[in-house]
Amino acid sequence: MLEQLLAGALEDANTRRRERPYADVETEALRRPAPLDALAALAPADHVKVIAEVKRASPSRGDLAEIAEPQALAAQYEAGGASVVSVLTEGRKFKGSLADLEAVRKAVSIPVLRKDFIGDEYQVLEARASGADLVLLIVAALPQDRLVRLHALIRELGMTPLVETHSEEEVARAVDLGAQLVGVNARDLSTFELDRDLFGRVADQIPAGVIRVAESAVLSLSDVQHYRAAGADAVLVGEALVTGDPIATLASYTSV
Ligand SMILES: O=P(O)(O)OC[C@@H](O)[C@@H](O)c1c[nH]c2ccccc12
Repeated sequence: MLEQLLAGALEDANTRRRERPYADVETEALRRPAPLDALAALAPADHVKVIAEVKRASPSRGDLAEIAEPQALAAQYEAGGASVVSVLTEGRKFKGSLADLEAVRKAVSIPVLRKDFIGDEYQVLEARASGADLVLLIVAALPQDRLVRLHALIRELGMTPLVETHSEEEVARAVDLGAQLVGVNARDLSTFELDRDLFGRVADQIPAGVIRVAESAVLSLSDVQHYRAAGADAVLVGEALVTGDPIATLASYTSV
């Protein structure tokens, strides 16, 4: 499944590239005002930080919410106390787009993450050209040499890579990369199985000074408390926010 998602995302990027060549997107990316400092926004604090996700659907959960105006939802996230907004830009299974990212970027003053299946440089430039401050890199989807290259490019453009892992081996690869922001996804992107205890098993492997993010299946206050107790500096939340009351949910989560 992960391979298919990546292949689909790369195919869609190639289609866009025919309309908007690499050099044009690069020029646009370099013309943007500097990215916001995501590491500062997510720095460890006396409460857990929340990365709030704009998410319409997923292959494991199906349709979640219509979200006709992602910018309005993102503005609620910011008002509710989110530290970062994550925007799913994958179109096939998650029903997102780069237009969503651009609309959100205009509506909030906190950092914005491009959440997608990133496999080449063009997608990274697109992220910056659309105003992203952070870009997701999924360790399981990429060989280490490509991960190293994309991680470096994201940083050269002033953005922050969020390096997503789902095992001890993948955490080791993220640490090797010098990642400063490491996510542990409870969901296996190949089988969609959930393991909420994975974060607690690998958290100690992430060096001090690196920001630790627990991702997926945060559906209640007790899930947030569970991850906080295991050492999470931040949690990444989609479903609970798009299907519930985002302001009230954020108020409760950010009090942990
Ligand atoms: O809706 P949830 O269970 O709160 O999950 C959010 C987020 O962690 C999930 O959307 C996600 C984590 N890693 C990903 C990689 C690609 C697409 C989506 C994801």
